[in-house]
Amino acid sequence: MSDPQPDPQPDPPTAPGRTAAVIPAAGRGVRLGPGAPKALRTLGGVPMLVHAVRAMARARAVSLVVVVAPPEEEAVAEVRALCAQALGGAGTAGGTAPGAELLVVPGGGTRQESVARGLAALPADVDVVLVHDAARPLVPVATVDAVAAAVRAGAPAVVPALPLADTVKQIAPRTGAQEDGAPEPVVATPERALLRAVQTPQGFDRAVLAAAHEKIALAGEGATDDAGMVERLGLPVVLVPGHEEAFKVTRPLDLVLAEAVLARREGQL
Ligand SMILES: Nc1ccn([C@@H]2O[C@H](COP(=O)(O)OP(=O)(O)OP(=O)(O)O)[C@@H](O)[C@H]2O)c(=O)n1
Ligand SMILES: C[C@](O)(CO)[C@H](O)COP(=O)(O)O
Repeated sequence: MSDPQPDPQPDPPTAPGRTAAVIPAAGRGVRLGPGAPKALRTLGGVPMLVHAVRAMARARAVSLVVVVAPPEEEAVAEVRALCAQALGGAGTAGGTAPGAELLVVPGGGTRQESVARGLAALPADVDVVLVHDAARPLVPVATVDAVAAAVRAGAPAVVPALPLADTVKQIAPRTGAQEDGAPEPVVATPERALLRAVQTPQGFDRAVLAAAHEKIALAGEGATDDAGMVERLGLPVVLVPGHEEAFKVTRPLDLVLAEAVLARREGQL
């Protein structure tokens, strides 16, 4: 009689991959007014991008930061030097950041293209991706960790979000004849309690985000956020609580607020 065959062994558990943060930082900052590319403008004497890189690198989960720089050769070199110094913790305001690996790649003409270039640079062992605007320099580390943890817990796409302070009106699409500043007809008032304002970092299972960027063609100025692209594939997106300090620096008044938040953090207010 032959020996009984041993039960087939289950596959050994595969080690989880790494979490990377992709930081699109190639925007011009037109709404902020004339000056350097927005990511290189300073807050508390430190470029906005450096604050954003540190916030990502301080998160427990993040071991790789991919910065998508303004595409000009000099800008890529400047961004690489600034970020390398920030990750080495070289004594600039805001303290040191733990070492995370750094990659810097040139960006594209829209946010969608810039994020796609960041994704294309990711090494094979990354399985969770956080996409974070350089223009949200003051995001608390706890928000970054919460987003990463929700993806690790199984959600394919996770977005930090806050309820709205203002009521929102929907207007009719603009006609060519409409002049700037002319009264705009209102067509609806969506129920505010059912609306959320979304922030970054948005967290994704890498394969899901890659599929969204492969399948959603660039149209016009491109998608305004990555989670919206995932929704268009019919895949689930969930929200977790965002944070007031994760606001986007878009207009000049946002810079005033950001300086005040930073000063309060540093005990000056
Ligand atoms: N071609 C682009 C456009 C935007 N972004 C990045 O996407 C984030 C969100 O964009 P936004 O705040 O709108 O920045 P800008 O495009 O720079 O702003 P504006 O529209 O006022 O020019 C920013 O970190 C910005 O650097 C990017 O990487 N590449
Ligand atoms: C991704 C984003 O920050 C979520 O609020 C936002 O959509 C970026 O949009 P922008 O047009 O680049 O400001």
